Amino acid sequence: MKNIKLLAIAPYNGLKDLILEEAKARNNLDVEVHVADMLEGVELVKTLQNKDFDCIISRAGTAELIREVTDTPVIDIKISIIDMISAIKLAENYSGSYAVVGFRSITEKAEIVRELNDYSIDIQTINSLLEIEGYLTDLKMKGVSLIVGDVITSSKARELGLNTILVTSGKESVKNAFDEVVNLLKLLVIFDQKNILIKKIMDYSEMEYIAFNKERKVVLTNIKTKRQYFTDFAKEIVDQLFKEKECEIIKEMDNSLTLIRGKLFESNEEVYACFYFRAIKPSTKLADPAITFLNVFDESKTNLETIPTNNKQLLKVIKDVKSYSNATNPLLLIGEIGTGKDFLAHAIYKNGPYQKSPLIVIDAKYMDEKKWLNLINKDNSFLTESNITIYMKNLQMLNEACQQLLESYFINTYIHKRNRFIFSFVNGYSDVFDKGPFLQFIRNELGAFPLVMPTLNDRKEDISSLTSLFMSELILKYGKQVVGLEPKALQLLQEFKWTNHIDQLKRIIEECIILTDTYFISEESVQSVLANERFPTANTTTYLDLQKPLDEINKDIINLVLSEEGFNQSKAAERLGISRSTLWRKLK
Ligand SMILES: Nc1ncnc2c1ncn2[C@@H]1O[C@H](COP(=O)(O)OP(=O)(O)OP(=O)(O)O)[C@@H](O)[C@H]1O
Repeated sequence: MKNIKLLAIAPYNGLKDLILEEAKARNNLDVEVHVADMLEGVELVKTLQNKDFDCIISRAGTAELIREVTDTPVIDIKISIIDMISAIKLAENYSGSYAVVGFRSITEKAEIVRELNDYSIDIQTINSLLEIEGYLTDLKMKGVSLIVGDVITSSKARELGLNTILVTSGKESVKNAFDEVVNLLKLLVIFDQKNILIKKIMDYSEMEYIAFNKERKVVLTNIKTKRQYFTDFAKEIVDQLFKEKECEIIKEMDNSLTLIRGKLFESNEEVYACFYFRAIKPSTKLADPAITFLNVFDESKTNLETIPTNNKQLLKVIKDVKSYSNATNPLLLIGEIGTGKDFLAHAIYKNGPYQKSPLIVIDAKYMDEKKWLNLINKDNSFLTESNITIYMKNLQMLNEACQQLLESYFINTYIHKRNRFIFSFVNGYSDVFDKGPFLQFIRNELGAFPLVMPTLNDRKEDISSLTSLFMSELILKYGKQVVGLEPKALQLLQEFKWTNHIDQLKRIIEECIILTDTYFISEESVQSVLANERFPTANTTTYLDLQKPLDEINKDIINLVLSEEGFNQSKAAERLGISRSTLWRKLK
């Protein structure tokens, strides 16, 4: 063990000799002793700061003042009862009247001696150096001519023409202080060794880490300089971590995917924010839309509370989602293209139990068998993680081979027990999926709760609020002063047969805004934009619900022909072999 480097500040000369004597009797100690009292001692410590002492030893008030200016441990050479008895015995032989004056460390011992011996001693406790002169002057006025105290009190007393007896520390007190130094440093060495070991273990691990204190200063890190971007990113999000308390983020950095875990730690009543960085192998190319991520701090407009709807079916879906929000059961979103399945999936994630970890979106539209195999067979794929939300969308695009592959993956890994799954598919798109075993497996074996999204055609009542919402975003984008739709323009939107639903409505509104230079979007603008919507004529039955009453089916046919004729009523009436007025009557 290396020698202990000890700095001793003795408030008077005699103590210096005792310290040197004690130091000689011990091994493993390098002691540097100075004689200095109170503020003088403090200044001295400041100038010697760079000498890296392991410990400082001093006495009473001087020790207390030194403690305030240094992080090095300071041990106090305590005044023992014996030291106090010796001083008071001397004073008792004095024929005049005397008093004990000093900081609490001195006067508390004097009080014990007074009580044990039944002496009548005037004892005055001071709390700051500034009080000394006042106390001494008062005592002098009362006829006291001898002061028993520490160095600073004694020297002040002498200045005021009083006699003094200095309370000195005896051999025993110095020896005790040295024992305390040795014990404390033994503990510190053990603590330091543990710290060094932990740091070595952490540095060896493949994870890089960085820890911040609450002033956002880096207190510990092993991030290599070539990966400065880890540090930069951590600095960007450290405020959010202090707020959220924990997070897990997947981010593309320097052409590879990194998993970043953030956590708050408490030590010694201080809170620290720590980030860990670990590379994860991407299973697809980075820019591939097949797999994307949404992280806790990423901006997302989705919010269950603000979905604009008066539609009963959608309100029921939202209610069901809320009931399931804290559960981890799989959910199955079913709906036509553009009905808001993704929007809802994001909202489920944001309200769900794993909202502080990433949402991983796997789009089956861009996956093939090779990519699925790659994803599920990688040891360090993110699918080996737990407690994350995984959104598998467009399942209608899965062929039979991929369906089988996924089914056995779920059966063999129980991945759905460790994570929350949200599935979605477009119904009526593929018989291979709709009638295939995988959909049954998701419903029956995985127990996914189905949520059916209404089409926009079923949500006519929401078209007005959705339109306002999109318009408010778009006028910012295009800098237009459009404030709304003419009533007839809105009516056209409400009567239109949507095929791509909210997606399509959003696009139509955008086109109208581009074309409009007035405050209100006119009926004509909407008419001309809708006229450009192409409808598949070969497969019109897809848009006719033959379960409806005949009147309704007739209405749907008229609307379809109207839209195909660019909302030209005369042409539509002519094609249907009816008059314009009959056409409008049938539409009412
Ligand atoms: N409640 C809503 N409020 C505002 N915008 C919405 C809402 N629901 C959906 N949207 C918007 O409508 C568009 C279509 O929604 P989304 O992509 O979620 O539909 P989808 O059913 O997942 O479509 P697809 O089947 O094509 O993936 C998106 O631009 C989305 O932002």
